[in-house]
Amino acid sequence: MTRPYRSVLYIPAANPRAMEKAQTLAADAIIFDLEDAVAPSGKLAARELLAKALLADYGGRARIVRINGLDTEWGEGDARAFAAGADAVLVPKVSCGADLDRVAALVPDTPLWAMMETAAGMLNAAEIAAHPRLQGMVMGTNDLAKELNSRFRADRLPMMPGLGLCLLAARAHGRVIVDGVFNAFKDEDGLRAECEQGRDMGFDGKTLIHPAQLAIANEVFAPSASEVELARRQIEAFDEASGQGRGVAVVDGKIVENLHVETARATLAKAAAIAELAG
Ligand SMILES: CC(C)(COP(=O)(O)OP(=O)(O)OC[C@H]1O[C@@H](n2cnc3c(N)ncnc32)[C@H](O)[C@@H]1OP(=O)(O)O)[C@@H](O)C(=O)NCCC(=O)NCCSC(=O)C[C@H](O)C(=O)O
Ligand SMILES: [Mg+2]
Repeated sequence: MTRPYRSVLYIPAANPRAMEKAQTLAADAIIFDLEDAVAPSGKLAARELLAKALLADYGGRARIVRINGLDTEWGEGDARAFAAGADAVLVPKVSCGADLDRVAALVPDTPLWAMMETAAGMLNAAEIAAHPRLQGMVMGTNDLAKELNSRFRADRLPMMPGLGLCLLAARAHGRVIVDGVFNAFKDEDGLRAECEQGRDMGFDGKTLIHPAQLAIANEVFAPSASEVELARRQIEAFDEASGQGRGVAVVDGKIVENLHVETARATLAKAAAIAELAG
């Protein structure tokens, strides 16, 4: 069963209090960040703190370590330090498949995730998604906006080409893909609207920067009670129609074909995976 990634919380690896707190937070996954959230003067200390923090029990939460880029003085040491001990290593600013090759050579056994946040990365999204070691993609909408010189808009129109290309690439290659962060962490309405947009587009979840954002992401990216109920009725109606030799059923005035049943089954599987994670 696929693990849910509704809420993916960044935690600066220089913040031991936040890393401890995360053991009980309702996050589906945690990104322990050694990159942008840690000042250059604190990079080595953060690496040591993180190595200790990862010995703790994070329950069913996926533990993803974002290393520094290999073009920095810390990247290779980070990759070697977390080649084991985490559920995935997240590589920042991936622009092509070769960027992943270099990390893969240092991290032979742990799945890789890619930050999708450069203009070149958008253009090479399919090549990146096809990388044999890749498990997931994370939109880095702050860096992307910086590279594009675009403005932050509530409708995220300037982001759409990049978001769409990465989604297409992830889906074509069966990878997990989570949306970028919503910076105004006290604006609940804004966060909900952006989560809804990301969910409608097809993202698996959203990256978050503050625990106060968890509940909204968990709610929006989970199948709702009415979606689960509809999925059950669609499967039931289609099974009944199939039993009578028909390939199409009708539920609530809408046709249900084989492909809709596949979506319905995926909805039920996702709801079950979420229930299992909640224990
Ligand atoms: C944004 C923050 C700096 C706010 O911090 P602060 O003012 O301390 O928040 P609070 O006082 O409201 O905190 C309340 C308690 O919650 C804990 N806390 C806060 N944030 C986190 C967290 N992310 N994970 C776990 N716990 C957290 C505090 O410790 C308080 O606990 P307690 O002591 O019990 O009261 C801060 O939230 C923060 O640093 N967030 C993460 C920022 C980050 O990681 N940024 C980098 C990733 S974003 C990015 O780079 C995206 C991408 O690359 C792109 O390009 O778009
Ligand atoms: Mg970034």
